[in-house]
Amino acid sequence: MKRPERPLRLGTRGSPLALAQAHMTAQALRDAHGWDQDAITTVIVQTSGDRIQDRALAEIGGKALWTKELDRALAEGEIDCAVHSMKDVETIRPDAIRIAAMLPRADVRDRLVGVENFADLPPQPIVGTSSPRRAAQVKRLRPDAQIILFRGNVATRLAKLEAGEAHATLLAAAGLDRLGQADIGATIEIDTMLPAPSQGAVGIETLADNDSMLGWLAAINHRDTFDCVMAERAVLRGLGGTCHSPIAALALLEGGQIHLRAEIISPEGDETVRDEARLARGDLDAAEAIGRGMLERASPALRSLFEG
Ligand SMILES: NCc1[nH]cc(CCC(=O)O)c1CC(=O)O
Repeated sequence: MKRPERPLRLGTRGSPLALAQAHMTAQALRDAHGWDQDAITTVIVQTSGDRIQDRALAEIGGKALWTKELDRALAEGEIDCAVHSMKDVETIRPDAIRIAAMLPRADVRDRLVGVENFADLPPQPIVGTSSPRRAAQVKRLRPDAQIILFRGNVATRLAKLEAGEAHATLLAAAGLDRLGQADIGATIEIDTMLPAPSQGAVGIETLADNDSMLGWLAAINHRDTFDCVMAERAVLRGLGGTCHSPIAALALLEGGQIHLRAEIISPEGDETVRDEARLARGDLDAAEAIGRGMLERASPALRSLFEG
């Protein structure tokens, strides 16, 4: 494979977690291709998701807030590839953009921060989160909980908790681990809280017609992660889900097959529709059908959260 003629520009958001993930990606590329330090430069692209901190993501335009500016930078040739938390990448991507690689997935679980477990929370506990999935899963476990909006990056949320704004919050183990804060919070098992689709996965996008970049990225793709995350994203497609929608999905490889689990939950946590299946790798139609099937079994009220 030919070497890059100039340093590759790797686009990323500027949050500490995004930067950590961009550095992991750059290191993986240099290791795979024997490139020196100067072969890759990091380009920080400000996103509106990072600028707007006071409203829920769902309210202000959804996941596009994280990707739009990076998409534009790719399209206009300002960067050669973009690094994302796959959890923040919209389900339907523009034709011109390709998810070219994923890094090996980190811990997929959530951590409870503030108390050791849900039973330790006081009556009518205040729990900070801006994720509809986590809010619904908390209400299912603790119907007496009051959910308040917690946005911002990991450090901001921990500071809010420290300031006494809530009794507890939930954060992805992957983010905490990658920020060197593996000691924070109590890990919640997936049977208690099934994680968000794509949680813990880092993906790298490039333009669909950028053959050399596609080739360089193919060398660092972790195929197991790629196939599992693509199956989870297919469930989202089947549901027509957005980040307004309380959806959890997790695919794990078992004996060469994909074991896919998914659930949708009403905001008050009083209705859960779940499904589970074993699929062949790459059978995205079957994964999508899991999403559609859950919708068919949901009450009209729950189903309405997935419309429009
Ligand atoms: N939406 C914010 C976001 N996007 C990715 C992560 C963590 C890393 C990951 O799940 O891959 C987080 C923070 C969190 O959920 O705690």
